[in-house]
Parts: sequence; C-alpha cells; structure tokens
Amino acid sequence: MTGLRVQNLSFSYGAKTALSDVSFEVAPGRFCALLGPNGAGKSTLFALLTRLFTTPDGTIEIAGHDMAREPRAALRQMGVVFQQPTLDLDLTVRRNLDYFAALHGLSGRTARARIDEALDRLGMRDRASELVRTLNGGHRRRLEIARSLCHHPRVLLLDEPTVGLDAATRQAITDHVHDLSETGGLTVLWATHLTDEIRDRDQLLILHRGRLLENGEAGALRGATPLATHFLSLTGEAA
Ligand SMILES: Nc1ncnc2c1ncn2[C@@H]1O[C@H](COP(=O)(O)OP(=O)(O)OP(=O)(O)O)[C@@H](O)[C@H]1O
Repeated sequence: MTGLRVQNLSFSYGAKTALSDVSFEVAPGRFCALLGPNGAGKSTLFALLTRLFTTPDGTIEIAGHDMAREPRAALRQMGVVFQQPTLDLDLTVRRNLDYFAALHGLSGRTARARIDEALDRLGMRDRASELVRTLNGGHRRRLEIARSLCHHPRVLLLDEPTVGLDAATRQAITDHVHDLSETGGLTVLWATHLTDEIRDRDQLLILHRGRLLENGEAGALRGATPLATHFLSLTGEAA
C-alpha cells in the first residue's frame, strides 16, 4: 500500500493552468518535501488533496483509498495543517482539541485519551487550560500539528507550516515533523519554498509553474550543489 499516490493530476482556474499532469507517490512513513516558489501550484495541489477542489483530471489515493470513489475513507486517513492558522484563540488548548476531536466523531473516553496523548506529545498537559492566545507562535503551530493527529491519520499534509515563525522555531517544528515520520511511521507531505527545511534523505518534489520538474531523494538530486542553487539552475528562479 502507498502512503500517498497522485496520478496525472491537472487543474485550471478558467484559462489559467495551475497544475499540469502531476504524478508522484510517497511511500508509507516517508517525509516528502514539496518545493516550489510562489505560484508554483502548491496550494492548488493541497486543495485537491483535501477535496476542497475536485477535478476529473487525475486520481488521488490516500493510504490506499481513492479520493473520488471513497472520499470519507481517504479523508479519515489524512491530517492537515493549513498555511493560515485555524485555532480559536479565545478557547483553551484543551477546548481546541475537544472541538476537533468531536468533528472527527471522537467522544468520551476515546477523545479524552487522544487529547491527553496529544498534550503529552507537546509537553503541554499542564498548560491545557490556558487560552491559545497566550501561547507563542511555535506552540500554536505545534498544537495545530498535534490536533491534526488526534484521529490517528496515516498521512499528514502541511502547507508551508512555518510561515511567520523565527528561525529557531522553524527548525524545531521541522525537526518535530521529521521525527513524527521517522519514529511514528507517518507519511508526510510538507510544502515549502524554504530549502533549509529539506534534508538530504527526504523525498523531494520540485514543482514549478504547475509542472513537476523533479522527484527523488533530495541529496541525490542536488549532488554537491546547495539545494537553493540547484533549484535556481533548474527553474531560473529562487525557491
Ligand atoms: N482563484 C484563482 N484564480 C485564478 N488563478 C489562480 C487562483 N488561485 C491560484 N491561481 C493561480 O494558479 C497558480 C498556482 O497558484 P497556487 O496558489 O496553487 O501556488 P502556490 O505554489 O501555492 O503559491 P503560494 O506559495 O503563493 O501560495 C498561480 O499562477 C496563481 O496565480
């Protein structure tokens, strides 16, 4: 079974082509970085993967479930962290998690256990009754990541999850999600335009103007060249 499989995916906004015949697979437990500059098509791909948009052109499989034929089963296996924060700042940490667990049909003892597990993963059990507004940017993002895992998905999608964070916090969040895939067996698709978030052993997809230019292990693709330079020579643009 694959973690994530996309085949011949295309999408246009009217006459504007945003994705053109994109195909790739991510194996279970793999961290895959999707690198592309503004306008490359990353958000459009995420909108299709999360079924915000649908298209007749191409197929998407999440943990073996076809998105068009079995959307509920496919979405159940997916956790999502969007570019824009979606926490309620005026609710406590625990209430934010409660609300999300309920959206996924979790209640009672199961919900409590999953939420405690999420809080422990964050080291935030003792801060569960604090308002999210009082947390710093890094803790808020970690909370969103933990929340996206409450229903135990096999695949985690993150759309530029470090936007607006300082360098040290970006590094900590990047390490945290790499760790989730390495030790927790989670399949990760991490969209970014920041090459320093990508490790040599990651799978790397380079998306440019809606086309997938490269797909392989980051270290092998860049060779002895820094990834930012490799990207520039490939696309003529900075990442
Ligand atoms: N609603 C829309 N209507 C028309 N064109 C759009 C629309 N949304 C995106 N596009 C165009 O589709 C292309 C892909 O955009 P998309 O937002 O998917 O790229 P992106 O890689 O996510 O960029 P960013 O990092 O800026 O979010 C771009 O050329 C963009 O201008």
